[in-house]
Amino acid sequence: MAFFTHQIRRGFSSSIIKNGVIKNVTIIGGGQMGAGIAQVAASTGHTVTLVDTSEDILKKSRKGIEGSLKRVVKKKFADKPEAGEEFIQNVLQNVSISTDAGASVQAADLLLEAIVENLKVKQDLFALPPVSLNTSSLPITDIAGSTSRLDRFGGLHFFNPVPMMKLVEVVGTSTTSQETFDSLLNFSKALGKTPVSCKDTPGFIVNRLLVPYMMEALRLHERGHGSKEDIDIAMKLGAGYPMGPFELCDYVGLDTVKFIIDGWSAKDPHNPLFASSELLNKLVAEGKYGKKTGEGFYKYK
Ligand SMILES: CCCCCCCCCCCCC[C@H](O)CC(=O)SCCNC(=O)CCNC(=O)[C@H](O)C(C)(C)COP(=O)(O)OP(=O)(O)OC[C@H]1O[C@@H](n2cnc3c(N)ncnc32)[C@H](O)[C@@H]1OP(=O)(O)O
Ligand SMILES: NC(=O)c1ccc[n+]([C@@H]2O[C@H](COP(=O)([O-])OP(=O)(O)OC[C@H]3O[C@@H](n4cnc5c(N)ncnc54)[C@H](O)[C@@H]3O)[C@@H](O)[C@H]2O)c1
Repeated sequence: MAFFTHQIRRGFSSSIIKNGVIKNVTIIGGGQMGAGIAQVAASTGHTVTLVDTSEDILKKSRKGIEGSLKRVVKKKFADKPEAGEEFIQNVLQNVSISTDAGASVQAADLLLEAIVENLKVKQDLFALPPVSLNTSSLPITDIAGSTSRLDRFGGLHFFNPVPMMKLVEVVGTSTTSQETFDSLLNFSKALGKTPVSCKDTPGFIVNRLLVPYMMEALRLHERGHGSKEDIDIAMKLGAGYPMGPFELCDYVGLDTVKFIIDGWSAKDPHNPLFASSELLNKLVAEGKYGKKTGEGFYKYK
């Protein structure tokens, strides 16, 4: 259990607040989560700078945002396609892209991190000035160790797909000031999300409950007690989940899932729940990361 107090903090966005009222947001990491958060922030009138390691990745992020916005306006502006197109252009104008994290931080009220689920990489990033974190499983306090602004540091855990999922877990550490925590709560509400308050404990609320369930599904399948298809159907039709565990893993990204499990296993090596999975390791080694690469547990397209 000691592991858990350290562990489920992974998998969210770490954030640093520079100013109490958040208008300008810099998001580091333009992958699934960073692009989704950028879209929602820009759609709700925030100015966003999206930072990643290459122009190519950032162009892909913008294209992803545009595609997702098209799905949003199809419903929202069903009778007014021109207004829908105008909305898309206005939102895109609120998003600029950059490969220079240091420079992009200067004008930000909130620096929000949504990069790869790797403690060392996240810690290196937080050696920069003020940041918020989007880790799925890392203790935000561990990441915060590399910043000198501990009172302005907290966690925002968004859910995938960000434009559709209403929840944000707002995470305070023992050093997060009340002002910072309130700013993160208010920012989440300004995005149109419903925030819940969490302590910096492993998995916060959702992943503390979700990960053991997902791991049990994997073990059940590895024991030969159910095909992945049947397990997914069972959990959708029997438990009312929108996706089964294998579909959800493909959706999250098997690389991210492996980072989460390996990180937790390193902290609690004797916990059978986090023992490595040959099936998962094989898929990741083959570059089959799920929906984003066209194949994971299932094939896409
Ligand atoms: C088994 C192996 C185990 C291994 C171990 C596991 C380790 C643990 C892993 C933990 C991972 C944690 C990750 C993270 O920290 C926490 C998370 O984020 S967990 C993920 C939470 N998300 C979910 O649970 C998603 C569940 N799925 C859904 O809600 C829906 O399926 C969906 C994604 C919304 C899609 O809905 P569908 O009905 O299936 O499909 P449609 O395509 O018809 O979409 C419906 C509706 O939504 C609109 N839409 C969908 N996506 C977007 C988008 N990106 N942007 C904009 N709009 C979108 C779509 O247009 C439709 O609109 P409509 O037509 O209705 O107007
Ligand atoms: N995928 C999910 O369902 C999900 C849900 C909630 C939280 N999270 C968490 O959000 C974070 C991001 O996950 P994702 O799914 O968006 O991953 P992703 O792989 O889609 O995107 C990560 C992005 O970070 C970029 N990156 C890596 N190192 C960087 C650096 N030093 N500077 C700038 N950019 C860098 C990569 O180029 C990539 O574009 C992870 O911590 C993950 O655990 C993921």
